[in-house]
Amino acid sequence: MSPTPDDLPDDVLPEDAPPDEALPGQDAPDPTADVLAAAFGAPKAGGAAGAPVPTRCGHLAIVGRPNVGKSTLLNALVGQKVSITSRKAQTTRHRITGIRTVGTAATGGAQFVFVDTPGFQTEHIVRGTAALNRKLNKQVQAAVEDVDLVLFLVEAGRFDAADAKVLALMPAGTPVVLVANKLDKITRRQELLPWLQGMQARHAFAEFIPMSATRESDIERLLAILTPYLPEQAWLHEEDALTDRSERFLVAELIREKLFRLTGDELPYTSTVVIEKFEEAAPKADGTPMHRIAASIVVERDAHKGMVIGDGGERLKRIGTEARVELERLLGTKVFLELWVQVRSGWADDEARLRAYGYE
Ligand SMILES: Nc1nc2c(ncn2[C@@H]2O[C@H](COP(=O)(O)OP(=O)(O)OP(=O)(O)O)[C@@H](O)[C@H]2O)c(=O)[nH]1
Repeated sequence: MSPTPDDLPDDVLPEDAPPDEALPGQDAPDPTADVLAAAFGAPKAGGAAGAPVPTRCGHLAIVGRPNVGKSTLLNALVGQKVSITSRKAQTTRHRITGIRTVGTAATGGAQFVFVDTPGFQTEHIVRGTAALNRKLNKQVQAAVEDVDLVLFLVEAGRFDAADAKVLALMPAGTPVVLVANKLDKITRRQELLPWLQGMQARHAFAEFIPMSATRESDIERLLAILTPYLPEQAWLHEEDALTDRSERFLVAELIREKLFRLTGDELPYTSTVVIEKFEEAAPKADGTPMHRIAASIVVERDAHKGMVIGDGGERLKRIGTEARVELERLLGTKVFLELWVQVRSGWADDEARLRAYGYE
């Protein structure tokens, strides 16, 4: 489908933006209504009344260079945090599956199984992290070869060498949807149209979707557009499932998110979190359920340990407090959290240690 001005949601653009030149397809009726009707059970013309409506279910990979907003998009699509985010590039290090189910099996709903991937690493190769980078890039490649549809994320109005390297990985035969994210950063519609048309020359994209992962209405629009690409088949997961990752894994990721957010750029990205203990404890006296969690923050050098601990232990305390609040929300229990900091030089270039720390 060619990009047209209609691909740009009106309500995020300045009202005084002059109308763009008419383009083919501009006068076509808004396809969203048809897409929704087709996906959510409107009887097909000529179909027998009361005939069962098939359910749809499929796998979708979310790929793009570091920091384009893949995890933000996944969390918004799922409606819960299943992938951590931060301003630091390469926050995501594992394949994360997030599940969103729309409608019900009885009325022919759709189940989206999203695979978030680490940002494909083409630059900032830090010495001593070669094995980690190899693993991250292999995960991206494996993800795109194994799905029904790929969401290729870029920042609206931008396309650089790092984006091009990810685009080059797209397998032939799998539809690829261009998601131009962070549309809220674009102030004028005219700037985007030539860019969208330029993107058309780069790949035979199945759809062009300028949007902001941070806007709820854009998320619903995206789901409606994607639905017809899901194969007609039974759902693979329970209707209320959100992820296939374990609670233990999500706990480690949430602590890592706080670590990255509260240390900023000063802490190299070669730091990780290892869960040492994760157990349900006896409920508190008032019957409130409780988890006991102990985790180690693993860093490369003594100097990094100092950064994590902070003056008088202040920073580690904050990481612990912020993590505990989110963990209590995730687990629905009280949480007793112990955090330690360990120095393990060279872990990010040590295959055995990477496996021990959960990097597949
Ligand atoms: N303005 C704006 N910012 C966004 C949007 N989506 C994501 N962001 C921000 O972009 C930054 C990176 O987002 P992430 O979701 O961590 O990006 P990622 O692509 O998963 O990053 P990696 O883990 O490095 O691969 C965060 O600060 C987000 O808040 C958007 O639609 N608009």
